[in-house]
Amino acid sequence: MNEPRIFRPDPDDPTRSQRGLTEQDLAAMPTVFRSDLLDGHVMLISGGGSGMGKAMAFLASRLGATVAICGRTAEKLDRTRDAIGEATGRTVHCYTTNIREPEAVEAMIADFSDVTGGIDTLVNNAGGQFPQDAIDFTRKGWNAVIDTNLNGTWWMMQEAARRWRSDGRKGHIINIVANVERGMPQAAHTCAARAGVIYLSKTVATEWAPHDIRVNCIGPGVIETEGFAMYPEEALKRFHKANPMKARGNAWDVAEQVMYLASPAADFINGDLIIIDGGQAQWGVVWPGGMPDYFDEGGAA
Ligand SMILES: CCC/C=C/C(=O)SCCNC(=O)CCNC(=O)[C@H](O)C(C)(C)COP(=O)([O-])OP(=O)([O-])OC[C@H]1O[C@@H](n2cnc3c(N)ncnc32)[C@H](O)[C@@H]1OP(=O)([O-])[O-]
Ligand SMILES: NC(=O)C1=CN([C@@H]2O[C@H](COP(=O)(O)OP(=O)(O)OC[C@H]3O[C@@H](n4cnc5c(N)ncnc54)[C@H](OP(=O)(O)O)[C@@H]3O)[C@@H](O)[C@H]2O)C=CC1
Repeated sequence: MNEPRIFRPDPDDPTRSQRGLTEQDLAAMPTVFRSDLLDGHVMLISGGGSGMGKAMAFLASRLGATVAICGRTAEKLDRTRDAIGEATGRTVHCYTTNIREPEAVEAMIADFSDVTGGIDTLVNNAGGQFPQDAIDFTRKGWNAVIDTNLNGTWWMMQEAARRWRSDGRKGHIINIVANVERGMPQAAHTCAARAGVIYLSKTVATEWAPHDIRVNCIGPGVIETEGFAMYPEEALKRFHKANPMKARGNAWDVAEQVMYLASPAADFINGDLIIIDGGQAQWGVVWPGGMPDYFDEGGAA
C-alpha cells in the first residue's frame, strides 16, 4: 500500500530514453474511475495528439466517452487515434485544426456537434511557449504565444458556448493553463496569456451560468511530456526541484483530474482553478531556460 500508485521515473536517470508516458502506459495505467463513468459523454480535447491531451484522450475513451482531438499535425492525431482504437476499440475523431484560426475552430465545433448530437466537455489543452527572457522577445514571438494560448483558447470557448446556447444544451469548459501564481520567469508571454485565460474563465463562469455552462481551469506544474523537448537540458535537470515533493508530475495526474471535473462528481465546481503541481506554488520557481547565475545561490529551487 505504500508503493506510489503511479511510477515516477528518476529525473536524474541517464538511461531514460523518452519523455512522458508511452502509448502502452496510457493503455494500461491504473485508474481510480469505474470503466463506464463517461458512457455517452462527448469530449473535445485540443492538442490531443501528444502529452497531456493524448493521456486525456486515452483515459476518456477507456471510460466510455466519445472523443475528438485536434492539433496542427495530422500524423500525431492519426497515430493517437490508431493507438486508442487498438487499446479500447473506440473511434476517436480527428480534426487537423489550428486553434488560432477562428473560422476553422467554428467549423470543427459545428461538425463534431452535428456528428455526435452535442459536445458535453471541451478541454482547451493546446498551447505552449518557448523559454526566453522577456526583454528579448521578438514581436512575432510574443504574438505567437499570445495568439495560441489566449486568443486560440478564447475562439474555442466562445464557439462552444454559442453552440450550446443555440442548442439549449448544457456544457462544460476545462482550460489547461499553468501555475502562474508567482509569475513565470523566462515565460512571461505564456504567463500573461494564462493569467488572461484564468480571469476570462472566472468571468464567463458567471456570465454563462444562465446558459448552464460551467468553466474551470487546471494549472499544471512540471508535468513530464514530449513538450519538454522545448527546454534545454540545463533547465530540465532542475524542473523537479521546483516543488517540495522533488518530483515531476505525469500526464496521468492531469488526465485523471480532467475526468473528475467532467464527471457528475464535479457538477458544483465552477469558475475554479485547480493546481496540480506537488506544492510548487508555495515553494519553488521553474526556470524553463535554465537558472541564471544571479539566482543560483541557494534559496528555493
Ligand atoms: C515552463 C515549464 C512549464 C511549462 C511546460 C510546457 O508548457 S511544456 C509544453 C510545451 N509545448 C509547446 O510549447 C508546444 C507548442 N509550442 C509552439 O507551437 C510554439 O512554441 C509557439 C507557441 C511559439 C507557436 O509557434 P508558431 O506555431 O507560430 O511557430 P514558429 O516556430 O513560427 O514561431 C513563431 C515565432 O516565435 C518565436 N520563437 C519560436 N521559438 C522560439 C525560441 N525557441 N526562441 C526564441 N523565439 C522563438 C520566433 O520569433 C518565431 O518566429 P521566427 O523567428 O521563426 O520567424
Ligand atoms: N508539461 C508541462 O509541464 C506543462 C504544460 N502546460 C501546458 O499544458 C498543455 C499541454 O502540454 P504538454 O502536453 O506538456 O505539451 P505538448 O507540446 O505535447 O502539447 C501541446 C499540444 O498542443 C498542440 N498545439 C499547439 N499549438 C496549437 C495550435 N495553434 N492549434 C492546435 N493545436 C496546437 C500541439 O500539437 P501540434 O503542434 O501538432 O499543433 C500539441 O499536441 C499546453 O498548453 C502546455 O503549455 C502547462 C504547464 C506545465
